[in-house]
Amino acid sequence: MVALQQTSLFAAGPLVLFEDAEGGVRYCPGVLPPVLAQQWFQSLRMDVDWQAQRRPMYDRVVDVPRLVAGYRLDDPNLPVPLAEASARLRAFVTAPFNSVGLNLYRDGHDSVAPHNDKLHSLVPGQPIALLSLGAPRRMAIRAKHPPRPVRHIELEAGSVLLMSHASQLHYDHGIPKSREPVGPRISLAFRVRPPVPERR
Ligand SMILES: O=C(O)CCC(=O)C(=O)O
Ligand SMILES: [Fe+2]
Repeated sequence: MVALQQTSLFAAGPLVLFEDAEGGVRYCPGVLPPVLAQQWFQSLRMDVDWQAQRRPMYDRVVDVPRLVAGYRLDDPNLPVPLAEASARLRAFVTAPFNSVGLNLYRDGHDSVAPHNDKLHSLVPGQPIALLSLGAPRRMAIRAKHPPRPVRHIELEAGSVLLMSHASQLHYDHGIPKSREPVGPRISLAFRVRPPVPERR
């Protein structure tokens, strides 16, 4: 079970959405002060080289409905807010995060379909931490097995959603499109990737 450090901003403790032997899925609001979350949002929105991707789906190629970017945390060109975010996170969650994936949801048309994160690119036993910046968006987390219970959680700026490695086997997560007008949101997905084998 991954240990959380208690901070004064985070006095309420996490909201446990689903349980398992590795910490399950936990929502931790208020990990970042709102002013910092706002500064990082603005800086990342402007400075990151956001990519529009296309992806095969059945017999078509479709636009990925959000912009994305990614860094290894040892990248010498890591944007400053990402270095600061990973330092903050390390003080909060005991895990050797080495990569960060970024998502920019420009408005309510942007989304991520229900999925689990790819297990082959994650180190077993290590969590995924989703740090939210900008406008809140609602995430749906649904069990893969009948009766498929679902929980919805509003991911607020400055919050961290922790998902255990094991939870990726048993639950899907996604951000549905929103019919209500919503502002832009950035999520930072911190992960522990396995080492890339050296080429000889
Ligand atoms: O934006 C989020 O909070 C979720 C992102 C996500 O699930 C992913 O990048 O794999
Ligand atoms: Fe994901």
